[in-house]
Amino acid sequence: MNVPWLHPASYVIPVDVCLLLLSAENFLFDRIEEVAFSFNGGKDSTVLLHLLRAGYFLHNGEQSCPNGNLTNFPIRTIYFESSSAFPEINSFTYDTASRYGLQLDIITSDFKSGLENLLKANPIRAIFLGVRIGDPTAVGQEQFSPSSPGWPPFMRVNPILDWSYRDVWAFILTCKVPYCSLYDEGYTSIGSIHDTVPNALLSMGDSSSCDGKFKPAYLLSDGRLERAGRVKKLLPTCTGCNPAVCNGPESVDSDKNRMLIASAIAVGDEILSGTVEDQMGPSLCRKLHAIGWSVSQTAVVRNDIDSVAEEVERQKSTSEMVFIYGGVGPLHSDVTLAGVAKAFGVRLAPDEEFEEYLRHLIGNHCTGDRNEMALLPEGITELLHHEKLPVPMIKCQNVIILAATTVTELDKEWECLSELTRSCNLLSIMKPYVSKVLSTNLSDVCIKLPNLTCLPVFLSHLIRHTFSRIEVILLFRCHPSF
Ligand SMILES: Cc1cc2nc3c(=O)[nH]c(=O)nc-3n(C[C@H](O)[C@H](O)[C@H](O)COP(=O)(O)O)c2cc1C
Ligand SMILES: Nc1ncnc2c1ncn2[C@@H]1O[C@H](COP(=O)(O)OP(=O)(O)OP(=O)(O)O)[C@@H](O)[C@H]1O
Ligand SMILES: [Mg+2]
Repeated sequence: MNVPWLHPASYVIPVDVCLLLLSAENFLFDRIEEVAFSFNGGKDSTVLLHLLRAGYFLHNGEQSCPNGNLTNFPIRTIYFESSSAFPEINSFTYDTASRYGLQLDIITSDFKSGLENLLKANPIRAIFLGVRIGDPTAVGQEQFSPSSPGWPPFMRVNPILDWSYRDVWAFILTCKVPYCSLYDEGYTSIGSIHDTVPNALLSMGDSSSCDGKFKPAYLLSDGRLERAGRVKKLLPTCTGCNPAVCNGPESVDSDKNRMLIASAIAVGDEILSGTVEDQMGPSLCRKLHAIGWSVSQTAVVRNDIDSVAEEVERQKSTSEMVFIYGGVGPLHSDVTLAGVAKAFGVRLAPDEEFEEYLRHLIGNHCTGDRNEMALLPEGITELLHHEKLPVPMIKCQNVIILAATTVTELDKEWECLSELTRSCNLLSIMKPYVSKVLSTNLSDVCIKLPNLTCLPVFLSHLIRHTFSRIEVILLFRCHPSF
């Protein structure tokens, strides 16, 4: 199947990519030092390599490629090489570089600092990537997307963003271009050796087993399952973070007297500009406090996918439960769900059940084939139904997305959530607490620590000083012995 060399004029270039290449042609090939191509030996970047070769050939015609033999590729090509890459990917990348005359820049640092150094040393303004719409990293991207805030400034160019899995394989097979051998062994999307196995859907034996023989990647019939061979990354031995979060809800039970930690994220440029005051945050904190949770942090972030994703990523690993509100709705600026998806490294995908609820609510008034509000983070979403709510609440692992925009709506959602916690096992970590508040008018000095030393040490952490009065707040699990 693999041929060592192929004339670039014989590639079949889809019309949309032709248009994109032509619109970028002057910039692309006349100011070529300002452009780079990010190549990692994967199938998507392999497709892009051949599209760029073909574009260069079309631009230059036969003159610069005697006999149609294009042996040097003029675009700086960057490869982030990592010790956890598959050896087959590494050797394919190197072989491809020598076969097509790529000027390969090998970067061994992480993506961000590698790109910072690259951009300091070179006048690069645009980087071509083989990102496609189903990739988790594609969330929020378009064909031309500036790099994210906090990243060095460059334009990400994604010519095959709209290609399907099937399109990719149709191109590779029709044009007979060489591809990495792992795809013939059942790998359908390739990450690192730690997080990628052959796709079980291509197994020729027992489908639950990863041993044995697999069919080639191009035989996967449902491209949506392209990433089924991407297994969860194993968590490194965790020292700094919350053990309850690392070990799952069971460990909460083994630590009954520990306060559970929640955090809240408000999404909204209008809060940050001071036009609107966030009243939901304080109300949510009071509600959590009343059921015995400790709120470790509240944050307000911009309506921007990366800002939401960064905050969710941070808080989901340090809190048992994260509540996020704002930025949920039909507007272009409503990006909370996309941010949550990005934080979990999954894509947004249509959720038929949720779509059905929305259809009941708004009828068929949405434009386009699908209701975009029914796109939810794939594989991690649970819908929390309650008869008093017109649409279910959305829970993505330990992140609850609240649709409320006012305190009254929040009260209602909270009431439903509390009722659900009683009946629904999934929310068992939100078990109710009994909260007892003892007040005294004694001064600070009278009540000082000697009187309290008989109480368990943890109680002393819960003493709240308020002016001349001390409130001792005792928090117990459901069956306190008091
Ligand atoms: C050339 C290049 C540019 C990137 N630019 C961004 C960026 O602007 N923002 C961002 O969040 N990640 C950026 N990334 C990181 C990717 O989104 C993603 O984390 C990386 O490709 C690993 O994907 P994987 O985990 O699916 O293998 C960039 C990566 C590369 C190679
Ligand atoms: N280590 C890397 N070095 C250079 N570019 C990279 C690297 N990892 C990812 N990229 C860029 O990001 C794009 C998307 O990566 P992704 O893993 O989704 O696609 P792929 O590797 O080309 O194909 P596959 O989905 O089969 O793994 C790549 O096409 C490439 O442009
Ligand atoms: Mg890959």
